[in-house]
Order: sequence, then C-alpha cells, then structure tokens
Amino acid sequence: MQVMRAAVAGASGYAGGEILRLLLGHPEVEIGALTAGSSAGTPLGALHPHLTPLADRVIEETAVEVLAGHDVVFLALPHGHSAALAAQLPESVAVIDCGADFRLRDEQGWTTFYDTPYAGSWAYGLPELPVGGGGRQREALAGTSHIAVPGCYPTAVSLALAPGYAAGLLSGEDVVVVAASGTSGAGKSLKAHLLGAEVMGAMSPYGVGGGHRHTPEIEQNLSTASGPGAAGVRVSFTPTLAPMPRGILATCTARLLDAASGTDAAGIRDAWAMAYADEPFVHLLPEGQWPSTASVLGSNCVHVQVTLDERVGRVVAVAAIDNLTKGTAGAAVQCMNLALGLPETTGLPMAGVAP
Ligand SMILES: NC(=O)C1=CN([C@@H]2O[C@H](COP(=O)(O)OP(=O)(O)OC[C@H]3O[C@@H](n4cnc5c(N)ncnc54)[C@H](OP(=O)(O)O)[C@@H]3O)[C@@H](O)[C@H]2O)C=CC1
Ligand SMILES: CC(=O)N[C@@H](CCC(=O)OP(=O)(O)O)C(=O)O
Repeated sequence: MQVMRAAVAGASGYAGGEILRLLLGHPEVEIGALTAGSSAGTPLGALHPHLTPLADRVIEETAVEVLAGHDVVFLALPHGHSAALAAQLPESVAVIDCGADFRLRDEQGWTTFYDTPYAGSWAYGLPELPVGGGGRQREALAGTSHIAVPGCYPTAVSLALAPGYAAGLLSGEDVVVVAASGTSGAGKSLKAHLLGAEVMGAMSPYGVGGGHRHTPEIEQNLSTASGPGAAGVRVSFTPTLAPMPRGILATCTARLLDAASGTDAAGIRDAWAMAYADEPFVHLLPEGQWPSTASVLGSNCVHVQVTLDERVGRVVAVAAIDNLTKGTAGAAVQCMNLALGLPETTGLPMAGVAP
C-alpha cells in the first residue's frame, strides 16, 4: 500500500506532540510538515525532546500552502482556528480536527458554551459509541474526509455510560458526573492555576455549576446512544484538576429507568459486556477491579467498570483514559485510519506504560 503523508498543525503543543509520537510508530504514514504559531522556526527537539527522531525538524508557519499537498492534515490548534484553514485545503486532503469547532450538531449548544461563531459539524470521531437503534459511530467515519475528534472528558464519560442508554436501562434525567483530569488537558501555554506549586498536592474543581463546555457534547453522545425517540439526556458535570500530567478518571452515576428497575448488578454488567465485547480499545475490567489512570498511560485503551448501587437504584460507571492518547491524539489517529481505509487499530498502542 502507498504510504500516506501527514502534516500536523499545532506540532509544538501537547496534542500535536502526542500525534507525532504515535505517527512515528505508524507503519503506513510518513510525517510531512510540522506547523505551529509563535514557535515557527524552532527545531521540534527544543519543544518536544522526547520525540528524538524528529529533533532536527524545524517547525513551519501554519499556512494553507504548507499543509496542502498532504494526504491527511491533523489540526491540533486552539478552538476557532479550524474552519478557515479547513475551508481552504483541497478536498482531496483528509482533515482530522482535535479542536472543538465541528463537534456539536446543535448550534444553540455551541453558542451557549463557546464564544466563537458556530462553524457547523463534521462526522464525530468516537468510533465505539453505540448508536441507539443499532450500529456504532464508526460506520459514519469510514471513508469520511473530515472528522471532529471528541473532547477528552466526553470520550471517558460517554464510553462509561453509553451502554446503559443503548440498552434502554438508564434515565436521561439526574445524571451526575465528576471527572478528574491531569493538567496536560489544559494545553501547553502556561496558565496561572496550573503552575507547579499550585497544582502539586491539590485537587480542585473548576467549571462548577454546569459551566463546562464539554457538557453539551456529553449530552449529545448519550442522546445518540439512546436513539431517536428516546428522551434527551441531561448531565450535571463537574470537572476537577488532579496533580498528574496525564489521565482522566470519570465517575458517572445515573438512575435506572422505572421500566428497568428489576435489573440487578449482573444484568447491568451483561449490558456493558455485550456493548464492548468486540471493541479493541474499550475494556470492561474483571468484576471488582476498578479503572486507574496509571493503567492506561500512553495507551489508546479505555478501562471501564460498572456496578449497581442497589440501595439508591443508581448505576455507577467509571472510565479511565489517557487524555492525550485516547482523549485526543490516539483518537485522531484511529479516525485517520478509518478515513483512509486502514485497519482501525494500526499504529495505536494497546499497552500502557507502568509503573
Ligand atoms: N490537551 C488535551 O488533553 C486535549 C486537547 N484537545 C484540543 O487539541 C487542540 C490543541 O490542544 P493542546 O495541544 O492541548 O494545546 P497547546 O496549547 O499545547 O498547543 C496549541 C498549539 O496550537 C498552536 N497555535 C496557537 N495559536 C496559533 C495560531 N494563531 N496559529 C497557529 N498555531 C497556533 C501552538 O503553537 P505555538 O506553540 O507556536 O504558539 C501549539 O502548537 C485544542 O483545540 C484542544 O482543545 C482536545 C482534547 C484533549
Ligand atoms: C484540565 C483541563 O483544563 N482540561 C480541558 C479539557 C481539554 C479538552 O478536551 O479539550 P477541548 O478543548 O478540545 O475540548 C478543560 O477542561 O478545558
């Protein structure tokens, strides 16, 4: 097969760096242009010393002329930059956008949570998401040329809870999610609250009270899993910042639907086991073993566990991912594989780095 040439815009950032780490191990891809903003002209090795084979490659300016001429372009830029760039790239180029710009199908949801104009929506890049009524989201991705990579929290939360919605077990009201993220989720540019002394040894919530922009994306995904005709899903989502560089641990609880109130813990487990039996990257852990961010570090896997809190009639589902791998760059490469017609798992790590 012909080797594909891939360009990475935002190569100096955390997401761009992780895409490059994965592409270095991808057998069907040759790394083309590396572009960014203020760091144009800098050797990549000065910014990502861990990417040794690319240390001498010099970052270029992010411009259409530099990115065109590749088979695939990864956009790992701040929100609001993707639409203008993507519109100018030739149609033959597959575009995989790690930003939020094209994730939401509902314009109202976008304008409530984002401050840039609504750009529309692209095929949503969470292949494993069950689609209510049958099928998976991957069917919408095969051969598509423009894909919106999910946000990191929506990936963890959606995969934790979706089997319960696809199986018609969970109520869409009264869903509560608390998720912790490592600091790399906030990007590389220094932010006052992420300076070492403040974040080390502390866990703190942010976006409290329904203000986090991933809320509509999580609701969109769980509504997709519920299927047409089902009531929409409303989520109370609280993110927290954890003193670790990478990882997301999402703890999600939802009430059993009245119609499913006779379901016991074994029945819940069966629904999750069936949903993920054939998914290469989503692992329902053995009973009694709970996900930990340490076990998915550097891998494209999602670890999931679920149980029933019988006393209060709530399902408790927990998922762990590496926010930079399955939460961004791994998902982006998985989407590229689907867009280009390659086997979905090509070049993606199944094993984490531990201890
Ligand atoms: N970090 C994460 O866990 C996740 C990130 N994402 C998304 O991925 C995208 C990148 O995030 P992340 O890597 O964390 O962010 P970083 O802040 O680490 O990197 C941002 C990148 O964008 C470049 N950039 C900034 N402004 C411009 C500009 N005006 N023109 C060209 N390039 C520019 C930067 O270049 P320079 O350094 O030269 O200024 C840098 O390469 C964002 O949309 C983010 O929301 C999605 C899911 C999870
Ligand atoms: C710890 C932290 O700050 N995390 C980021 C989420 C990063 C992410 O998923 O990115 P998108 O911006 O692409 O949606 C946040 O909460 O904003």
